[in-house]
Order: sequence, then C-alpha cells, then structure tokens
Amino acid sequence: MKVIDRCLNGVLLLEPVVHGDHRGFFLESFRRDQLKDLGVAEEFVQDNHSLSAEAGTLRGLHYQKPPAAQGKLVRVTSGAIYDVVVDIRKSSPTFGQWRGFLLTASNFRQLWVPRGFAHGFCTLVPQTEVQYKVDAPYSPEHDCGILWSDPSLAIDWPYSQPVLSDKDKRHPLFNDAEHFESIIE
Ligand SMILES: Cc1cn([C@H]2C[C@H](O)[C@@H](COP(=O)(O)OP(=O)(O)O[C@H]3O[C@H](C)C(=O)[C@H](O)[C@H]3O)O2)c(=O)[nH]c1=O
Repeated sequence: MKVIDRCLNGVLLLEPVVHGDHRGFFLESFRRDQLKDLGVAEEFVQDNHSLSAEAGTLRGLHYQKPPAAQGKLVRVTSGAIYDVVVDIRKSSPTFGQWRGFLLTASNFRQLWVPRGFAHGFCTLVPQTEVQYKVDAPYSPEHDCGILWSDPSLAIDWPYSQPVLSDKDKRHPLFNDAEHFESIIE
C-alpha cells in the first residue's frame, strides 16, 4: 500500500499493490501494519458495505459527532464513486475546505478519512458497492450531516439532481452544522 496523495491535514489517498496474472488479480485490501507505517494507527471496529443501484446516488455528507467520531477507510468493490470529504475541525488550517476523489473498482484506490471530516459520495455507474472500515461503532444519536448542495461549499458533484435519502435532503447548511472543536478528538 502506498500514499499517492495527502491533503486537508490528514486525508490520504492510498493505492494497493495489485498482483495480476492470467487468472485475474490478487491484492491485500487491508494491512494494519502497513497502514500504521503510513500514519494510520487507528484500530478499526466495524466494516460497512453499501450498494447503490442507480448512478447518481448521493450518500452524505455525514459524520458522527464526538465522542462517537469515526475515521473511515473507504474503497469501491464494484462500480465507481466521486468521494468527497469536508474538513469540519474548527482549529484546522483547512477548516471548511473540501476535496473530491475518484475511487473505482478498477483503480483499487482507497481513501483514509480521519475523524473530524464530513464524508459523502456520489455513484457514477449503476450497482456501485462501497465498503469501508470505521474506527468507532455506529451511534445513531451522534449521527450528523451537512447538506450536500450547500452553496457555501460549492462541491462540484457530478449530478445536479442525485438520488437522495429523505434524511440527506434535510441536513443543515455547513455554517449551521455542529463542527469539531479541535484536530485531535
Ligand atoms: C451508517 C450506518 C447505518 N446503519 C443503518 C441505519 C439505516 O437503517 C440504514 C441506512 O443508513 P444510512 O441511510 O445512514 O446509510 P448511508 O446514507 O449510506 O450512510 C453512510 O453514508 C456516508 C457515505 C457515510 O460516510 C457514513 O458511513 C454513513 O452515514 O443502515 C447501520 O446499521 N449502521 C451504520 O453504521
């Protein structure tokens, strides 16, 4: 596993070594020791897996507020997503900034999203499956969100009228959302 991009004071875009042969490929999708060497020392406690049937399905922007904040290690095992993170750590020099990444089943790339970020993605093809590890368990009472289309963020989503859950239609704007107090949670 190697780092191919670092940004927003902690976000890592990762790429595994892919062993291809006449049968197909083999890769190590998770190596705790290698991640630790890259600075991701968190212990993951839950694996998530979602399927989005339609292209243009947008899930986000979500985060769990402290003390249930989650770091996420995201990858795509079928299809493709435009994966977005927003820095919501008030003390961060990149507070309020966002970045988008192309994660696909064919580029094998993974995104490490530390605690203190809102996270969301928009699928680019039908039947897209996203799998991700989190370093804190699901806690509905700490579940928070930011409106995907907040004009103050102006995220360049690939779809202007995405498929959304009712919940994702109703999140507050970035300026009205709960932010993290510090970088270290
Ligand atoms: C997140 C989560 C959800 N659920 C249940 C709750 C609902 O009954 C159902 C769907 O939940 P939700 O609509 O919140 O799923 P997504 O819209 O994919 O949410 C995720 O979307 C963005 C991309 C994220 O980064 C978060 O991991 C997560 O919030 O799964 C669970 O049982 N455990 C969980 O950890």
